[in-house]
Amino acid sequence: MTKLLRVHGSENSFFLLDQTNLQQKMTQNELIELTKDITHGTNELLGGTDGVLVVDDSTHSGVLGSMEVINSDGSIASMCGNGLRTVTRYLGEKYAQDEFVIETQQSDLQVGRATDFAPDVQGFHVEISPVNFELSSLPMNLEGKSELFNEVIEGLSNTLKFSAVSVPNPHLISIEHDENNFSRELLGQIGECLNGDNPWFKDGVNVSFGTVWGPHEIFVQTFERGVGFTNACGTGMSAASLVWTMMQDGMTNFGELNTVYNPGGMVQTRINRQGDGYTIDLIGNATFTHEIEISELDLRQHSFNRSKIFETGEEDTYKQFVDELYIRR
Ligand SMILES: N[C@H](CCC[C@H](N)C(=O)O)C(=O)O
Repeated sequence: MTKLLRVHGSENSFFLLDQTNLQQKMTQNELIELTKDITHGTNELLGGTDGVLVVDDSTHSGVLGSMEVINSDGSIASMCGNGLRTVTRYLGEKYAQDEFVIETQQSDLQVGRATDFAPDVQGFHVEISPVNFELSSLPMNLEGKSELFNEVIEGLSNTLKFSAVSVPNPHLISIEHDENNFSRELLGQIGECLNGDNPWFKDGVNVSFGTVWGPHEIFVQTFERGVGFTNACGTGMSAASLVWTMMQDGMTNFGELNTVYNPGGMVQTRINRQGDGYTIDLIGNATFTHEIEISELDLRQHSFNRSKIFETGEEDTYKQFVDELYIRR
């Protein structure tokens, strides 16, 4: 028997699979096919999720484990901020450690425990990096330009200004102080366009609208590459906080803690200048909603009718935390 977890960060949900619990590890193709099937396919499990997080050992010295991110469409992502917090909780509990390093596709990142947000809503911090504004790092094709910061993209929108950054997954960010300039419909149209056949992003891009609500407060909604709309995108909220801070509007600054609201709740971010670059601290919940006990054979066959599913009860406490969040605000 083995175990899957259903987890979320700000209601950006995933199934977490620890390869080290398997007698025989699943291949990349098996993992991709499993992901497409159980997140939104014929064997959609528990209403589906936004992707699968694959945990494994790491061969890197001083690293507790590794995380791979598979979007619900089966595409591989180089980073997942909300997912990394849930893997931090999982590995921290597995090895009884509070501060450690996790290997991700492009870098080994510092992670650990943070102050709890509420009783039974544990807090975790993760490093989001490397940060790169070179368009080739996304990749983005924009005639003759190597960077895009707070500018109109001809042919995409005549009014909205965008910034492009990889953290290291690709993000296109628009920051406004007047929420009337944004709509979910417009975000969806731009997200669909840039994740279909388009002249700018051949591999797609995560698109986020950030509305500044006040000093150190911003609301971020994201249309994710490989998924579509999600309740929250950890790297999207991190990238939006970075662009917002660099705009120097007087509402936030480097080294200062921001509260980032999203449709699934809230996280905190802090933008750090490091030499001539940046790192981002992302702090938020890591909620485990269900444990799924299943045989390895059934897992490989995507067959869940013999699996045992246990609710942890954490979802109720998380929802209470979110309700109180908006009351407090
Ligand atoms: N869809 C993203 C990966 C998941 C990122 C998001 N869920 C997060 O929390 O950062 C991509 O393809 O780059």
